[in-house]
Amino acid sequence: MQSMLPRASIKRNLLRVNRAGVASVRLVSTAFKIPKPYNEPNLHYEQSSPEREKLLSALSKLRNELPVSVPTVKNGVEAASKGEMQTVMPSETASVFARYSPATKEDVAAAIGAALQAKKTWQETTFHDRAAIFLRAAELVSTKYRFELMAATMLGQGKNAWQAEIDAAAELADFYRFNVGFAEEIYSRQPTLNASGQAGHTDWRPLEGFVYAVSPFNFTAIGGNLISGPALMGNVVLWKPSAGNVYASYLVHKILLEAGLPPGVIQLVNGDAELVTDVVYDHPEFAALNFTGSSDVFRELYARAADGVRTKKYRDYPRMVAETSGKNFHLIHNSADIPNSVKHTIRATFEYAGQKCSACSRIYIPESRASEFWKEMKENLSHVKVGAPEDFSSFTGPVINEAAFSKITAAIDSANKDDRLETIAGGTYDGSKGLYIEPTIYAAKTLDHEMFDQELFGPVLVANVYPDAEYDSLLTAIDKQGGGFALTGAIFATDQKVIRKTEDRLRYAAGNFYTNCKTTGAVIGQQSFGGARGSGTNDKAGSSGMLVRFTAPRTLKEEYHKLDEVLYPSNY
Ligand SMILES: NC(=O)c1ccc[n+]([C@@H]2O[C@H](COP(=O)([O-])OP(=O)(O)OC[C@H]3O[C@@H](n4cnc5c(N)ncnc54)[C@H](O)[C@@H]3O)[C@@H](O)[C@H]2O)c1
Ligand SMILES: N[C@@H](CCC=O)C(=O)O
Repeated sequence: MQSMLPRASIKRNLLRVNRAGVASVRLVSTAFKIPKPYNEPNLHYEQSSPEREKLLSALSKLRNELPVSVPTVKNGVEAASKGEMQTVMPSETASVFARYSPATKEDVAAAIGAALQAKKTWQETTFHDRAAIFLRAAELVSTKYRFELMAATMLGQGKNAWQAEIDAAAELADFYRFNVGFAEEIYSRQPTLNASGQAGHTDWRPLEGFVYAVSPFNFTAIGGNLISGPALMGNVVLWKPSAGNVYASYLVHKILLEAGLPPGVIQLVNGDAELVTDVVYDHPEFAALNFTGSSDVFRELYARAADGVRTKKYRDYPRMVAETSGKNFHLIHNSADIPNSVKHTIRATFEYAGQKCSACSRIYIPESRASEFWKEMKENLSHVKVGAPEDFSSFTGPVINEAAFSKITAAIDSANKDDRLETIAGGTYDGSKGLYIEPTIYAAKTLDHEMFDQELFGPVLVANVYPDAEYDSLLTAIDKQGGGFALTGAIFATDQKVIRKTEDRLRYAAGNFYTNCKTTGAVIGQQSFGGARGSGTNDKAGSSGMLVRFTAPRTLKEEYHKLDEVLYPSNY
């Protein structure tokens, strides 16, 4: 097992305790190396495995506690929730999952004030000490809290065991470990040239003001990253998680506090997104938005920030950092291995009921291989079970809430009546107990069907069967359609020239492009994640690119020589 703390080669240090109670270390020797980041090894939850037993017991414990009462946390101090708001289990809508209290405008203003107060000492805390907190949090996630976090994600967000493992256990721990490595690399970016008699360096300052983090329902780890990246770089953060994962987000925050994060640094507020945003956007010290969610919400938040910039409301130009929607594609070439491409397509489209921003939702299949593709698809889909996450044999779970269910099922109802579409699979749903939608595939007769442009965020795939000879013009169509999004895409082919051509022609069609591999499942440290065009600012979650957006670098130069005169030789 790796050490929890960075291997510091600190010869001597002076320890002082600041007002927030944080031990900050004034390093006399600043030489230290952080541990090499590594991906959290996945557990697989096979029948009778010890991890399955532990997860089952965490699930049963959480079930017995339902509905959970999520405390309100103010400056690190928990207060019992009055339970004015509630969420239900997506797999069992009659069961209330969590109750919580919404923040008032005064609460939000107080949280921002407390964060700015904490900033004074947090930004002076050495990188070594900040890093240690997140590395410690990674250990808490992967050990003490692993099954509790997973159970919260399974019952609250409707993920099955594997989906919860790769999100709430592995990806969250990975973000904490790898971000520390990315930050160390940023701090090491220093001028490589100094003229004789001069020295310079770059001071990677945190932003002035506070960061506003707004996270989506679908990944427990994403919220954890949106807050911890900026905080690691010395910023303070106001966090508004999604109503869809209030409890898992509370646990993430609790873990960071237990790992030693000073209470003021990340302030968690729940409740009405617009109310919270109004207070944030009125504050002169609003320094950055770190958003993951749908493109339409981001467009609104971007435009509102621009208004504030125009009226000189803010001290700085607030940074806009966002990862948003997608209409991601699988492109099957006639040289593809069909069984492989089908298996990847099922995973990419129907895992977690298609509720990953990276989920495949449009596919292009060559005419010459179409019947083979559909035969293979139907055979493989016959093993895919739709059901509750607690049933380990379920592959596809419920969608998150009634609003999502209504949106997706309305699209299905309309598609079922649309004579431009042929139903290949599914097209049915059942909301009587949980919010279940059968894996659904439509084949569109023409490429101009609007389904190629809509992000439904559910288990629905639209296909086009193209004449093999029209591959080149298809590439142009794929690049153009997809609702203006450009998040993920994949080519399935064995012809290397085709792979090369496709990668080149679709250079801007996806921020994450995969060959013979599904569009989902980027691993931190291996595939940084994010798209451009309508899919976000493409700063790449899981990279130094994201962290650097939360710095305001200062360039310093010192001269050791004195000036002998004012005039230059050319003045004579
Ligand atoms: N690109 C990525 O990395 C990525 C990752 C996950 C999810 N997503 C996208 O997120 C969406 C699904 O997540 P979601 O349903 O939680 O998204 P959403 O946009 O509905 O909500 C995201 C967050 O924004 C808040 N919000 C909603 N309306 C707001 C408003 N008017 N003002 C301020 N905040 C507001 C929500 O409360 C939530 O915290 C999909 O579009 C998906 O593609 C993208
Ligand atoms: N990073 C994840 C998607 C996150 C969005 O929901 C993936 O690559 O599948």
